[in-house]
Amino acid sequence: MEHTFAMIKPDAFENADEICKIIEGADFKIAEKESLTLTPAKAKSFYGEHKDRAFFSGLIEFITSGTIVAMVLEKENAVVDWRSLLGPTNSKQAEEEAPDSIRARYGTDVQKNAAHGSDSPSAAEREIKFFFPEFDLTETHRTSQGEEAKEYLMMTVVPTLNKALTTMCRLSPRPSDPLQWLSEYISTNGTAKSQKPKIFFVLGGPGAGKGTQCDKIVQEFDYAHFSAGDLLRAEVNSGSEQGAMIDGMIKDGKIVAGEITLSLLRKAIDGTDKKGVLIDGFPRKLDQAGAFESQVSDFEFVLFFDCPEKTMEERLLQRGKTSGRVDDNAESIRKRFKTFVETSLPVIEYYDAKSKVKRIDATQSPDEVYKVVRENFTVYSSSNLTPTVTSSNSTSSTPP
Ligand SMILES: Nc1ncnc2c1ncn2[C@@H]1O[C@H](COP(=O)(O)OP(=O)(O)O)[C@@H](O)[C@H]1O
Ligand SMILES: Nc1ccn([C@@H]2O[C@H](COP(=O)(O)OP(=O)(O)O)[C@@H](O)[C@H]2O)c(=O)n1
Repeated sequence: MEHTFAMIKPDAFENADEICKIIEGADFKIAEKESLTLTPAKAKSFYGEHKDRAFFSGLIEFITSGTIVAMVLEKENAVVDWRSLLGPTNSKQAEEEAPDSIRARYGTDVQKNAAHGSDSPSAAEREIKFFFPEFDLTETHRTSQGEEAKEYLMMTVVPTLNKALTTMCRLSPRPSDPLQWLSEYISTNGTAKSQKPKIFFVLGGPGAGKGTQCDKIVQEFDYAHFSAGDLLRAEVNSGSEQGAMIDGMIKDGKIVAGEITLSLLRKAIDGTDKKGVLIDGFPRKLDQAGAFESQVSDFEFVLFFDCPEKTMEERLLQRGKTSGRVDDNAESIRKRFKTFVETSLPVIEYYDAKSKVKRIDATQSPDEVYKVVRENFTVYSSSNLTPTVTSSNSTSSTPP
């Protein structure tokens, strides 16, 4: 329940009973009421904030010219509702705009305007204390604390909760344990933006040199590097139930279901305290792109290594001599290229259309390629990883 201060001025004193009936008829409780005549000193103190205004002396003369009624009104939203019942300050304007208002009915002009009401909760508190120093404002404080708490929640957790609930409801299928999903979402997205690592996607065909360049970035910038392929291979080696299925998909160059890769990546990202994270070889399918952004994090840009198949094939066959990978052989390589063109290139096109792609010519030597790559990261200040330069350079971000 809120309280406000009301005053029936000398020009409307003869209508005071009628005005009080209107007040009570509008669901206000009159918690305190006192008729009195203000001394000039008390009037000057009450209207102190207007002391330098031209109308001040006229106002003091008017307000001390007869009896006034000072009241404390009680109601939900008392301050605003009482102002609304009063109508515009100038009774002439009130007659035009709010003919039923108290000022329209009982006032004459801007000075003789029948009644006064506090214009804010803090003014109400000050004015009530002025006329009724003993009045207990605990209830009003409780209300304003409630308002403050509401505002605090609106400014802090409500936006994140809204986003989380909207995201959750859009998922198909929806999580079987919504509260657990929500808690994971909040632990990933709910902290201050500055504490979350910046995410960089690193994409390119098989053998384009993603891993090689990521190693160099990690060395210079101290980022974390998570390769989707490595995480999947680790899952195979762990002997988990889904490991055998993943092994078969890798041999065939097929893309493993996004939920599996996404949950491995999420776990890896959650476990890092680095300020920058390179996600290598993900998203490799359009639905993975959307899922990552809605469920894990937004990202800075896609570093795309552009390399002809012939070059990639030579590199992979060379790598296959020592890598021990089940897919670095001619037959698997052919399948991987096909998957890349049909399934992964559309991801690049999708991000290109959003101007998120930094395209790198990956045919040069590793060191030459890195000279261009590193320029995309030096613009992030080392302290907070906020880009300090926003324009892209022509060698690294030209659209196809
Ligand atoms: N710019 C390059 N020039 C020549 N060989 C490269 C270059 N970048 C990487 N390689 C070699 O090619 C193979 C594939 O590189 P890698 O970084 O593993 O590719 P990806 O992670 O894209 O599959 C590796 O044997 C690597 O040493
Ligand atoms: N997002 C991803 C990344 C890799 N993979 C699988 O892991 C294999 C190896 O990926 P990788 O990134 O280690 O290797 P490259 O093919 O890039 O050389 C792919 O051919 C896919 O079978 C996947 O299914 N989904």
